[in-house]
Amino acid sequence: MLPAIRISGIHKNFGSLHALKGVDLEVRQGEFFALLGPNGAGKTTLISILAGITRADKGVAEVLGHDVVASYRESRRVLGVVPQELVFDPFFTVREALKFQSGYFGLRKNDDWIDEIMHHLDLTEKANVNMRALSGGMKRRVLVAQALVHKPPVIILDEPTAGVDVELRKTLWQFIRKLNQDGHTIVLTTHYLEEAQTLCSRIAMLKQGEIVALDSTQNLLDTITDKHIKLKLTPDTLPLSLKSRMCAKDAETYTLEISDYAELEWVMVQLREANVCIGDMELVQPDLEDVFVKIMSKH
Ligand SMILES: Nc1ncnc2c1ncn2[C@@H]1O[C@H](COP(=O)(O)OP(=O)(O)OP(=O)(O)O)[C@@H](O)[C@H]1O
Repeated sequence: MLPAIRISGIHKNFGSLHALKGVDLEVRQGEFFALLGPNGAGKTTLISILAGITRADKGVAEVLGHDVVASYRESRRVLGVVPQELVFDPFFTVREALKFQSGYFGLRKNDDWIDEIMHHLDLTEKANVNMRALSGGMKRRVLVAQALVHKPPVIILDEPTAGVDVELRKTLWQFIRKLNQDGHTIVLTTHYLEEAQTLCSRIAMLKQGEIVALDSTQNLLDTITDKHIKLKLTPDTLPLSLKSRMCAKDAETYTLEISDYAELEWVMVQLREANVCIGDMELVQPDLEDVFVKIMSKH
């Protein structure tokens, strides 16, 4: 089966800045994939290259086998991109904006689909409202709707939940999940790592224009072997012998790092010998944020 996205040896320079340094990446059809990285890592540049907005200096990028330069129209037709920036025409109503976007793809009789998208994104009531009168969150919903008017099999969302309230996040993810279940490939960039952990089955991490990790979400989580325990102590003092294990302290909770659960027994002994009692204890499962911090600090 053709990959949904194939990126091979992509380089991009902005003047003296080498923003993408030979990126190779394949996203399979039907995947829910996350592209993560700190600010300035090159995520948006990579997406712009796929969308044909930016030209790579070197390398190949394809969407469902269509080269984004040589077969621009075909590649654009199978791709829907939700951009990070809120760009919109203030003179259109929501429905007009969606109809205009449909026209761009040569679609005329897709009102049923437009109604369905607006329904799923809770936009129906705003259909005849002018774009300039919408709140930021509402405009973001329209951007998502615009990316979907031509039912693209591959959908890229560049930080779709930045500055968005909890309610919209829920609505949005429900809809995107449904699209994924219906067979659409989803690629997502986000700084909300818990969203990527819950939604995505595979993750690539980009740092300074290079892929520094690429694996299934579970394999990435499994790379964190150290365990964390949170302790509330009475009196509120950590014995000296445990100080080297402390990795965080907030209010009256100490977070300690242990290499395996057998070490818990040793921690108990240290507390008993110092006459310190446990008020509360919690085992903390590693999450994607731990993985992200570890990978980014390594490279
Ligand atoms: N048009 C441009 N001209 C000059 N430099 C640019 C341009 N676009 C991006 N850059 C630079 O390229 C690098 C990668 O930027 P990019 O926007 O792709 O990062 P990002 O991973 O999407 O970041 P963020 O998470 O902040 O959105 C940054 O150093 C950025 O300043």
